[in-house]
Amino acid sequence: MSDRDGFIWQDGKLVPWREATTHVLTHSLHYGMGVFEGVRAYKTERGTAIFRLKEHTERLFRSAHIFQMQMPYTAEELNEAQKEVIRANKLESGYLRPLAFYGSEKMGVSPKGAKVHVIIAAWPWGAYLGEEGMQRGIRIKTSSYTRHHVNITMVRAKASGNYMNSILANNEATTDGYDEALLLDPEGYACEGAGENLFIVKNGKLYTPDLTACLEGITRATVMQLAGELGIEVIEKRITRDEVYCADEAFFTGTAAEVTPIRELDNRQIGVGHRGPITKALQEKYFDVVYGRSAAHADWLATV
Ligand SMILES: Cc1[nH+]cc(COP(=O)(O)O)c(CN[C@@H](CCC(=O)O)C(=O)O)c1O
Repeated sequence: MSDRDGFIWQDGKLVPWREATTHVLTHSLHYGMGVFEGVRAYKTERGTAIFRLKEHTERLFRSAHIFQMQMPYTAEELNEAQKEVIRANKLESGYLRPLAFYGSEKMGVSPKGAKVHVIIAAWPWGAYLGEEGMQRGIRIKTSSYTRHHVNITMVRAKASGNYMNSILANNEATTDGYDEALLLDPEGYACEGAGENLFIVKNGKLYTPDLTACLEGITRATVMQLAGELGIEVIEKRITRDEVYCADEAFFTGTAAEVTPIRELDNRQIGVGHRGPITKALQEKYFDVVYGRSAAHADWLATV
């Protein structure tokens, strides 16, 4: 990812991609306290637009607040910077990665005295879990690793260090031939994927785990609202892994994953074994919204 043309916004300035570096004694590199976002820009009929930029930046600031990281820029400055990065890299669509991290000004567990740095990169990123998966559905496996307990780390924050748990889970699942992992919460209920929120469909109703231990997904919130607009009842509840086995449909949501159908969990076929009708309807409505084909949510699109 480091050897490519383009520009990265680093601490207030656009720098050539290859020159956007940091010292090996960067505090966050050693101790894992950084906060980040994943945001997508789409090519809409009215030009390139960033989807729910405001909500993503608000979450970035919430994550920093939770970890007492003093952000050196305002939300508005970072919103504008994200648009600038898309323009500078001439991207019609792409994936944005804002990251705030502690620099190399200080070593030792305490980051007190280290400076908070901010970078924003963007690159083209297609179907996160594969094009085939978007139609046919993916195969997932319940992880042997448990999702964070809410007082072991801060699950409301999208924090770099939290992703060691996701890496372990995703690595285990993909090594065993699956497309992604499903993590259970500390009490054994289905929680979320390594990088996605979970939904299941049963008897025409949509269910998703409550937010106790999972990331407060922006795509999750979007899909819940779109489902309501389609007249589909949405229920947040504790979901057991065998409720997923017996679901009529299941899918993951995420900025990168978008709406990805799940056809199998732990070698149990889910429903008819491919993308179900409600998943298809929600996927189509989601793409209508992000590509600007739906006037209903034009306010969710920040033109670049
Ligand atoms: C653990 C987790 N749960 C849920 C979500 C969905 O959140 P949202 O994007 O707000 O709907 C994500 C985003 N995962 C990001 C990281 C992907 C990556 O590999 O990096 C993403 O989708 O951008 C998670 O990382």
